[in-house]
Amino acid sequence: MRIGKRHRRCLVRQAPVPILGTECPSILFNRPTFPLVSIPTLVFISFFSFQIPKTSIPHNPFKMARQFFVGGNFKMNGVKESITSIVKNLNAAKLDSTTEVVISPPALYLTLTRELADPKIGVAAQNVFDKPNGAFTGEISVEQLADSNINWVVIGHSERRVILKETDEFIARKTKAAIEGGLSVIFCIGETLEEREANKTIDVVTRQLNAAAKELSKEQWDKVVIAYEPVWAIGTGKVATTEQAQEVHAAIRQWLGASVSAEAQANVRIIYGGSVSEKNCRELAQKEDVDGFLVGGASLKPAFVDIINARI
Ligand SMILES: O=C(CO)COP(=O)(O)O
Repeated sequence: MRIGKRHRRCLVRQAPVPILGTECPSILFNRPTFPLVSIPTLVFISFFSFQIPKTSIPHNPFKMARQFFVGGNFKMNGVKESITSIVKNLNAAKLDSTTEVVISPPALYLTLTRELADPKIGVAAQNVFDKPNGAFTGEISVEQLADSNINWVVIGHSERRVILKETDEFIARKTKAAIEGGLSVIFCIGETLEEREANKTIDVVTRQLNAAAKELSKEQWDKVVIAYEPVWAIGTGKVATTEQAQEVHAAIRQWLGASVSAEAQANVRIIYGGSVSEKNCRELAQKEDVDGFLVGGASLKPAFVDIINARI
């Protein structure tokens, strides 16, 4: 794909990713690129902004309205003893009360986790089936999760897309079934390394999102948190740069506006996953369209608390 002048201005060094559509993210929010205020007002604003620590300056009012979200995906790790200890540590820790926290243990330990965890902490299954019941050996239904007080589910994780060959359509059907059954969904999308190197990042995430948009009504996006997890950054220690993450998140937000609704564009949370740690979370959390994280390996460690508290 040819990258126009406007793209080039908005692209950063290490992220040769085309932005969806023709405009840079700042233009997508209809924000002027320079303030339309008088000189004395500007002087006043700049004087006071020097007095306020940078971290407390809100990037934009929409971000303020979206509750920060941190998910812990335990994947196929842990047994009764270690999961009990992780949950008890979380219960005892001082967690940022403005952050929504959801942990996702393996299926066998969902009810144990729900019973042990502080009610403020949500619990998510790592998968669900798209059919309501019947002869589907090994699967778990939406109704069974809801009946066990499990209110969240992770759908479309790249490990299921890549290793278990789940298709965009199957993932979209599961998402619809989950939402119709009263669950909220952490909907995972992201490109492989080859796709990124072929400059296809936005094409891939758009294709994955379009499949879900075919199944969901505009209102049902209220129940979705989108997790952008570049496959090459998962479990590799290779975290996306803050610019790479922001760039794709901004494109996803633009897609929400164009393909779902203005409300979805303003309100749907877009979280980042892929080698998030206590070291890189603060910088990522500052980005305008990064509304939280989906954490794998570090969610099994005490460092998870620091990631939950990335903004304090
Ligand atoms: O896949 C992930 C969360 O769903 C990310 O895993 P890591 O944080 O271990 O890279």
